[in-house]
Parts: sequence; structure tokens; C-alpha cells
Amino acid sequence: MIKIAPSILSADFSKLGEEINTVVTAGADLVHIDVMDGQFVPNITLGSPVVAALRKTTKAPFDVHLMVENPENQIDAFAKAGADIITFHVEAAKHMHRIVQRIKEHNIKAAIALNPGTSLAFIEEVLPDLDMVLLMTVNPGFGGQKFIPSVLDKIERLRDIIDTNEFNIDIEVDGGINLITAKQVIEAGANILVAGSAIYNADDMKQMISDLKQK
Ligand SMILES: O=C(CO)[C@H](O)[C@H](O)COP(=O)(O)O
Repeated sequence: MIKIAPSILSADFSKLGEEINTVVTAGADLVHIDVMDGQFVPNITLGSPVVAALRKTTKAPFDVHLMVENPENQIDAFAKAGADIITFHVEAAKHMHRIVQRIKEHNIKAAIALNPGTSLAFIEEVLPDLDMVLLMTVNPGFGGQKFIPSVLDKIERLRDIIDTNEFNIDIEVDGGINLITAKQVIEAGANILVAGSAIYNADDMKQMISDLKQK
């Protein structure tokens, strides 16, 4: 089953609670929350107090994507704020295994993200411990960027590893997802699609979420 996770990066930050409820009502399966620290990526977005406040506005699962240096310092705060999935970047992690265990101690899902230029080999040893892998289809930091097609091959290789080993791991993709690229990533093996501008700029969000799922 294909799930859609609208990225709030493209939402109006002056009314985030309303913006989240709008996409949830339109059929979002998860709410993708982009946390940027101005170090791992140039932008700064929001921290755990904002997530805790948003948690009061909806019961929809929160898919928290940490684009931060030293992610180990943020796990407890975001888990307590109400994250259902916490994703951190392999490129920012010195002790991947320890961070995954730390997330799981909170009884929530653990995921690792890989930038487009990062090899799957970096997560080979921790793969059986993960609930999800996020393959970035743009370089992180900004919404509205162009999809990088070379990641399709990486999605296919990861899908093959997961299926061959009968792992129960979701493959999420993030960046430049629209009606054309959604079809490509689903065919390659992704099953959770993050989309920011395609959904928040759509005239009919409900139709867009439904179309992204069916492609
Ligand atoms: O993580 C992100 C950027 O770092 C965003 O989630 C992503 O870029 C989504 O935006 P869009 O769908 O507009 O490309």
C-alpha cells in the first residue's frame, strides 16, 4: 500500500496547525515534519516545542525528519513531543546503532535517511534494526527542488535487499515528488512518498494525494 506524507516545509508557517489538519482531512497518511538546524543544512525550521504544540492539533502520525548535526542529542525531546517515526541522517551520525536503539526505547519507529550521493553500503549493518529507510531524491535543505533520477536505481537495489531478506522495512522517498516522479519511485519500489510543493500548491489537495497514491 502506498502512503503519502505531505511535507510541512511547503505549508504556511503562520498557521501550521490548520495546514496540518487540511492535509490530514485531504487523506494524508503521515505528516512529514522537516527539522533543520542551520548546520547539517543551511535552513533552520523548527524544534521539539513546536512539534509538541502541533501534537495537540491532530492524532495523525508524525514522521519527524531530523536534518541536524548530532541527532543523538534530539531523540528524547522529539519522542516526548509526540513523534511516531524519527529519521536521522547517516551522514550526521557517529553511532548509528546507538541512535536507532535510543529511538526504539521510546517505542516508536526508527529510520535512517541517505542523501542522494550516499551509498546504501553505509546502512548495511543496521538495516535489520530499521523500520524505514528514507532515500532523499533531492539534496536536503529546501522544498521545490528537482528530482534526481539516479536515485531510482538505489530504490530498486534497496527494494531487492528488503524483499530478498524478508525485512519489514518501508522505503520512503523525499524531494521533487510529483505525478510523474511518483509513478517512477513506486515502480522502483518506494512505498511512502513525501511531497511538499506538489500537495500544498495543488488546487485540489485531496485529488492530488489520491493521484499520487494511484500512480
Ligand atoms: O526534506 C525536504 C527538503 O530537505 C522536503 O521534505 C522536500 O524537499 C519536500 O519538498 P518538495 O516535495 O517540494 O520537493
